[in-house]
This record gives sequence, C-alpha cells and structure tokens, in this order.
Amino acid sequence: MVNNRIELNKVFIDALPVLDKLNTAGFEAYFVGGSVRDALLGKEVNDVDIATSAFPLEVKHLFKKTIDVGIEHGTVMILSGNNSYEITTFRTESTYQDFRRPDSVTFVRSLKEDLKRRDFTINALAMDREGIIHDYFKGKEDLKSRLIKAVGIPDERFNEDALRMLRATRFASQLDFEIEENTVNAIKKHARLLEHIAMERIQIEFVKMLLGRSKNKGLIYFIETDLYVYCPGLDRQGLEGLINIEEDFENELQIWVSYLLLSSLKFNQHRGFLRSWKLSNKMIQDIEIVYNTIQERLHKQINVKTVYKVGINLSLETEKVLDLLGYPSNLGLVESTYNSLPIYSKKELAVSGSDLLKLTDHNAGKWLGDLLEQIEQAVLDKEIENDYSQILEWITDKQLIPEQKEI
Ligand SMILES: Nc1ccn([C@@H]2O[C@H](COP(=O)(O)OP(=O)(O)OP(=O)(O)O)[C@@H](O)[C@H]2O)c(=O)n1
Repeated sequence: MVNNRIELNKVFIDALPVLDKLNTAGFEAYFVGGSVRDALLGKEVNDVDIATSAFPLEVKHLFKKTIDVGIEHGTVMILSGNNSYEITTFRTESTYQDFRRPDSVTFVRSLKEDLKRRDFTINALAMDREGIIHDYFKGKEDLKSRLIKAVGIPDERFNEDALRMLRATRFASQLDFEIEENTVNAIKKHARLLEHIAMERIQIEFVKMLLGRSKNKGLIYFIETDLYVYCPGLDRQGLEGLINIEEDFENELQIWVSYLLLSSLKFNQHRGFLRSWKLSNKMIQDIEIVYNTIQERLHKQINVKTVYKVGINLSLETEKVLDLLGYPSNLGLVESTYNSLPIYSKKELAVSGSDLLKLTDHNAGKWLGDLLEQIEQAVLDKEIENDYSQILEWITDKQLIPEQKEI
C-alpha cells in the first residue's frame, strides 16, 4: 500500500465533520470512489462518497437526520448542515447471478475488502480525513500511466456487473485513458453480458462516453470490443460516422440527431430505435424536430418556396448539429437565398385583396386567395417584380381576373 497525503479542497473539508463523527465513535471512515480519483487528477470535485466500517444501523444511530436510500446495500443518506452525504458500509458483494448488481451483500469492517470489490483500480482509492490516500491496488500508479485496469481478475469484475465494461469505455473517453490489455480482452470475451443490463443504465453510460473529451477513444474501444453489438439498433456505420465528427458534442440531443443522420436506419425505424434506448418522450420529440428540420435544409434548401415558408428562424441546436456534421456551406446558401427573397409574407405584396376586388364585380371568395397565391409565387420566382403596375399587367395578360357578371 502506498500512502500519500494530498491537500483537501472545500468539498472534502465541508464533509470532515461527518468523518470525524464516525471516527470519534470508533469507526473508520473514508472518502472513496470518483471523488478521490478526480482530486488526484486535479479535476474539480463536486460531491463526495463516504465509506465506513460502521454498519447501517450504527450510522443511523449516530446522525440525527438520515434517509434510507439503499439501506439493503448499506447506503444511508445523512443530512449535515446544508449538505447531504451518502455513507456506505464497507461490503463485499457475494453472489451475482444475473450479471447486474449484487443480489446479496455482506457488510465487513475492512476497507481493503471493500476496495477489492470495486470496478477499476483508479476507482478503488480511499482518502482519510488527513488527506492520506489508501491505495491497495496500485490505483495511483494506473492514474499516472493513464490506465483503466480492473481490480483483481477482470472476468470476475465484469461477471459481477456487466455495466462495468461500458463504464471502462466511458472512463477512457472522459479521462482520455487507455484500457489495460487484460481488461480489454475480458471485455471482448464478455461483451454479450451487456444484454442483461437495463437500457436506462446503458444509455446513461453511452451518453457520458460520447460527451467525454476523448469520445473517439471511447468509441473505438466500444466498437473494437463488440460492446455495440449488444446495444439495440446500433450499427458500425453510424458509430464510425460519430468518430469522424471533429467537434465535441455539447449535449445529448446533438448525439442522437447526429447518430440518426449518420446511421443506416431508415426514417420509419427512428422512433422504434429511440424508444428502445428508453429515451423520454420529450427527448424523442426534440430529436425528431431537429432531425426533420435538418432534412428540410439539406434536401430542399435551394427551393425558394421552402426557405420562404420555414424561414431561417431554426433552432440553435439545428445549427450546431449541422456544424458538427460539417455542413456550414449549405447553411450559407440557405441564408443567402433567404436574404435575397423579394418578399417575406403575402402582406408585403404591392397588390392587396381589395385592389383586386376593384377589378371585378365578383365578391371575395376562394378565387381571390388562389389569385394572391399565384401572384406570390410569381414574385418569389422573380417572374415579375413586386410592383403594382407589373402585377396588374401580368394578371391581365394571363386573364386571371374573373369576368364581369352578366347583367
Ligand atoms: N458498476 C460499478 C459502479 C460503481 N462502482 C464503484 O462505486 C464508485 C462510485 O460509482 P459512481 O458514482 O457510479 O461513479 P464514479 O466513479 O464516482 O464516477 P462519476 O461520479 O464520475 O460518474 C466507483 O468509483 C467504483 O468504486 C463499481 O465498483 N462498480
């Protein structure tokens, strides 16, 4: 074990009274997991997880305000000042029958036992109230070598929770780390186990991977290990398309729209695909709006009437997805077409409905609407200018005014 002290930042300092209370009562208590990893990497830490040798009922006994968030797995939430913390009892996870979460946990008093059941060495680090790092599995060394490596035997870790395979690709992307060789090989071997995992959990990891700063690294592992094969509807073409996008994704909407545009999915398969990923109805609706708008632009943008109708007031998201996919020049074309339109609505026509009524003794009716539409089209097509006499001349030539009624 390598011990090293680091300077605690504010999030950790705020939580010290919690550790102190546990320590004073004779229990061990540590910061664990992502917060310790991120602190060592010099990254911003927003929340901390605490692990302790105290059993859940002992934790509940010590703190006034507690909530049982996952007490059967050893987690109790406590309220301290304005903050809340999840405190989890050291545990081992014994029988995993379904490759998802432990179906029975055993509480233990040893930190090392607890760290041993964690997914990767870089996540199996603990830090005490003095800032001393407790590192039983060479996690610090792997942080330095920028490696994601399973704790102990990779097969066992992935059999315990198959989602960890996807987490490996997510961390590769977020941290710009490589995945250690034995760990990658185990993922290749067990990729199929992903079939046992709830789509909601898969979706969260997949999106986090694509929002990571090294999405291509994550995606390459995701493809090479065949993990993608066991996610519904994904195809290699779409995923490779995502690799070719140079810009980073800023949000989930951009990811899904880009994927739909790049994959070989047919239009009538989109909704089923999005539903199978368990996206919310609101997200599916947003994706469809942006997707349809983009299609409109890509395929009909030089059609003056379309540009006229839809205008260019399209969402910022659309702009960004188009940008991501490398279509800026098309946008320019839509914009210049839009800017050179002679009119932007029927109201701007130099001839009004009442002007036209003066030319005949017929009452207003469908014919009037149709005529205005014909004039609008001719002006948009630049067949005539938007000028009173030119328009009258044009409708007279074409005999578009209804004849006088017979008396
Ligand atoms: N399938 C999982 C999920 C989590 N963990 C352990 O639980 C910790 C907390 O998990 P989580 O909050 O999901 O992830 P973090 O590592 O904290 O990363 P982040 O907060 O950036 O998502 C991890 O560090 C890891 O030690 C694990 O061993 N196996």
